[in-house]
Amino acid sequence: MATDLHGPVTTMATATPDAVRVEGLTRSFDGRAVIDGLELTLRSGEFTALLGRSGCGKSTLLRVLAGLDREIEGTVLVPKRRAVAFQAPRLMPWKRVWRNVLLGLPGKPQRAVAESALEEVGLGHRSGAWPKTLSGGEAQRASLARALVREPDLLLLDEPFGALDALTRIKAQQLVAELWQRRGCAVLLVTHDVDEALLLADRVLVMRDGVIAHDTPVGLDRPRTVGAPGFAGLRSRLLTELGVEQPAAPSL
Ligand SMILES: Nc1ncnc2c1ncn2[C@@H]1O[C@H](COP(=O)(O)OP(=O)(O)OP(=O)(O)O)[C@@H](O)[C@H]1O
Repeated sequence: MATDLHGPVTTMATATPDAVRVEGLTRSFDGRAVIDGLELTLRSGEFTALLGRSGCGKSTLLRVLAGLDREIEGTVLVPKRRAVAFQAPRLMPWKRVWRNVLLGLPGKPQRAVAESALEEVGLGHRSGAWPKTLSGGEAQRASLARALVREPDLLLLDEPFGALDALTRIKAQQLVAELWQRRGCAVLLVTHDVDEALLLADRVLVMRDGVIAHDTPVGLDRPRTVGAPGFAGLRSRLLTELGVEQPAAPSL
């Protein structure tokens, strides 16, 4: 296994069956390994959800995959085209929405590029608005548009719906499902919500003790509902893997 102390996150050609390959990844803070020899493969075009108790290292892993944290040991192979959206939309208040969408893109991209991505998330009419005039759900959609203009092969989502009210959250989940199906990129979604993971993902990972402790395929038909056959069983299994005690089923 190649070890690359403080090494770069390596990007790879995208025409491979795997969107991400991680081997022996370790990330320590103050001498404590938060990620500890983690192994992970994400296949191209696959939607994966990542669950785990608060503080187990989910965001740290996402930041490594995004290339935002390079103080690592181990090997990380990711596609060059990748984008990340966080729980807080992180829009620059002094730039109009369309300029926020283009922020950091190389060259001199035209406003039309931003507007096409904004149309895709249903926000074309707010292109010229200031961020402070957007609702929470609109700001999150602008953040998604900013990720989409990068035409990512890997979309990293860190609790993107965490701050939204229940109805807006459902709409945002549906939007992400549609975008994923249309774009065909690999998605890694960090969430605390077991139902959200099961509604969206092909595969649900549970992180514990610095590694991927469980890897559960979700073979349910789409579109999914929480009442679908098999949903409750998977939920119960994931909750058990997360260490959540559940009441025993009433005896008949
Ligand atoms: N820059 C940093 N400096 C020191 N410790 C850090 C740093 N970033 C993360 N940590 C620590 O690493 C651990 C994992 O943090 P991380 O944010 O990855 O967890 P998480 O699973 O995403 O948590 P949550 O679900 O609450 O968002 C925590 O104990 C956190 O305090």
